[in-house]
Amino acid sequence: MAEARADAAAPPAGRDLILEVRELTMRFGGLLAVDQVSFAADRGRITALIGPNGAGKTTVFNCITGFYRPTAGAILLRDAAGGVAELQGRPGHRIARAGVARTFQNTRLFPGMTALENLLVAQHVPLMAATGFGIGAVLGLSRYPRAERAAIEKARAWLDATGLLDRADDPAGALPYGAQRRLEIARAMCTEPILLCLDEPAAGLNPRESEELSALLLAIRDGQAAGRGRGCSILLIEHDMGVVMRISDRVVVLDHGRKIADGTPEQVRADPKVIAAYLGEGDEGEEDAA
Ligand SMILES: Nc1ncnc2c1ncn2[C@@H]1O[C@H](COP(=O)(O)OP(=O)(O)OP(=O)(O)O)[C@@H](O)[C@H]1O
Repeated sequence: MAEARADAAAPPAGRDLILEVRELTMRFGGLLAVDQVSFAADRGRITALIGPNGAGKTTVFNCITGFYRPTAGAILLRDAAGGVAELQGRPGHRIARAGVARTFQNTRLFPGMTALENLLVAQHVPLMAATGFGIGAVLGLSRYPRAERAAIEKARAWLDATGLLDRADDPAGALPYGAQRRLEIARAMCTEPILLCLDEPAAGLNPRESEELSALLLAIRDGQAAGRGRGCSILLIEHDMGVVMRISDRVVVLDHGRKIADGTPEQVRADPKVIAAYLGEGDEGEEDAA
């Protein structure tokens, strides 16, 4: 990873950070959606970003993943070897290449393609590279067949990990909602990210599906899913407090565009500012957390 800057080099002592968001600000005309928000995500951990509706969570996500160019602030991605990439203002495809994958509040699968094909499309970069971007194929040097076999193997491993192997040949659009959400996670994981960003992965799931999702995310964190062997840091926006409190290592709370709390699930749950922010929200998920 390149583009380290001297003032970006020093992480806070005692934490192995994968992501640092520093004084992030995002304005939409006269609306200050995110106001000097700073937080960090630890490597190999699950960090949840929570807050009432309109708090600015998705806007922070969109800045991290390159959908928005922030008005001000820095977003630093640190690889395990100590390299630092500044993400702010970079286009989404370069952020993806740096190792950040994301899912969306509303699934964005290719509905007419099969589940397996959706996972192969996610691997188009290594597959194209294996053809020598076409030139190798013309010269008969293509490593494509081997790369294609590896891509199919990886896709099938993630279909298995997400309980979708028996639906591999079904069109993604024909899958039940919960299965589509899992397929989105599988698709993101097929890009081999170092940071997986999930926007409300439990939205619309029933309690059993939420339990399964929690188990899947813990397995991804710990490198136990799909035989990956190495863990993956996760940044999660989630309204389902049952899921958040069950699986998060750290919770960051936003309200009206500002950070109001940051700590362990237990610390955040007991924080009067957080309780006040959620009062009157009527979020049934809060009851799960009690
Ligand atoms: N593209 C945009 N243009 C103008 N305003 C926007 C845009 N995106 C978000 N906003 C505004 O920014 C504020 C924060 O929105 P955001 O979607 O980030 O909140 P959120 O915490 O993700 O909310 P929710 O939990 O409801 O998804 C809201 O007032 C929203 O209306």
